[in-house]
Amino acid sequence: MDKLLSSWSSTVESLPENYVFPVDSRSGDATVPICNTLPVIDLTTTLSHDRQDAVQQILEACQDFGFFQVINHGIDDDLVSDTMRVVKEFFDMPNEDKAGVYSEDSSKKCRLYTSTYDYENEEIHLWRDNLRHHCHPIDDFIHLWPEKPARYRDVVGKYSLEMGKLSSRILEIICEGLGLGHGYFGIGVTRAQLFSANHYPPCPSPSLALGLPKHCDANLITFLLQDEIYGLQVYRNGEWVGVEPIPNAFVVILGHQAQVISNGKLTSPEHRAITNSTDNRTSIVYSINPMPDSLIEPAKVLINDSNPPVYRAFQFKEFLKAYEVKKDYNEGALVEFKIKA
Ligand SMILES: O=C(O)CCC(=O)C(=O)O
Ligand SMILES: [Fe+2]
Repeated sequence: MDKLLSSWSSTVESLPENYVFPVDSRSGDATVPICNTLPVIDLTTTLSHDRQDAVQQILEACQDFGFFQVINHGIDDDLVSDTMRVVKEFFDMPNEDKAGVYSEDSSKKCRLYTSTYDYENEEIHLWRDNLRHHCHPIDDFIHLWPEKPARYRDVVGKYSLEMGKLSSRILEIICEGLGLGHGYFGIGVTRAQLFSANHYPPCPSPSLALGLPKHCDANLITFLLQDEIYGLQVYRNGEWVGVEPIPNAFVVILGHQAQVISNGKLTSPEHRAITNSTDNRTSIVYSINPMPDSLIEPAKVLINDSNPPVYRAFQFKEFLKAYEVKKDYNEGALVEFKIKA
């Protein structure tokens, strides 16, 4: 547990050397402005006669950006803020209360750890602690979740159920936009659902360190809840742009699998989390993943003579292997699955 940032980060005045990123990948001194022209989609329109409008807006955001924020998504604001609160309470607890879920074994279905799954072998550590656990179906996993704070299982359980439903709703809209059949993103690509909470404590040298370096998500789709502290950046047209924290909104980020299934029609954006020197920042990711044996391939209805398949079929576990050895976690992981023209 000594490795956890929360055990020692407030006691150091300078950044340890093994947290310093190379010049070209660190966040640097230049301030990245928060961009308020990134897509924000009001989901109330999907329930009304404007549904086609919303389908179009979401499709365009998925094609042009690979991400968007959703507001008025139907999940109760109190549940959303309560979930953020209970997660912050978890990270604020003394070490002895967190010890039950701390583990250095990356195969554990619920664990608290620091940096990445490969702390021992990585050259540079990330400035984050992470609590992650499976959450679907809840009854298979809830007994593994933190027992403290006492409300944790109840609140995160309710949140996970709601996020499962919201993810189906949004995936259905994306299906509709792409012209895939109803329910195309079925159980095979959505069964493994993960709750992952990132805790980024204040950092003595934010310009040298990173909470998470540039990466694309390996999954199908991510629903990210940020607190009010800015830290998420997206790489767009060759530069970093800051994503505005909007209270109770979710940042929806397409993962590599959405890019493959859509045969490259949708994009999976590179993004990262920076740190700051004054505030704790917490983000909560609800991640939708295929099962390890699921077959991933471009949807047949999107393939024709003028749109040949861009990627070959593969099992998700095969992709994860390639993703894990690619240390920069970006577009590179997909290269070996591309069909050469
Ligand atoms: O903390 C954030 O804003 C980004 C988190 C993220 O990208 C991830 O967990 O994959
Ligand atoms: Fe991510």
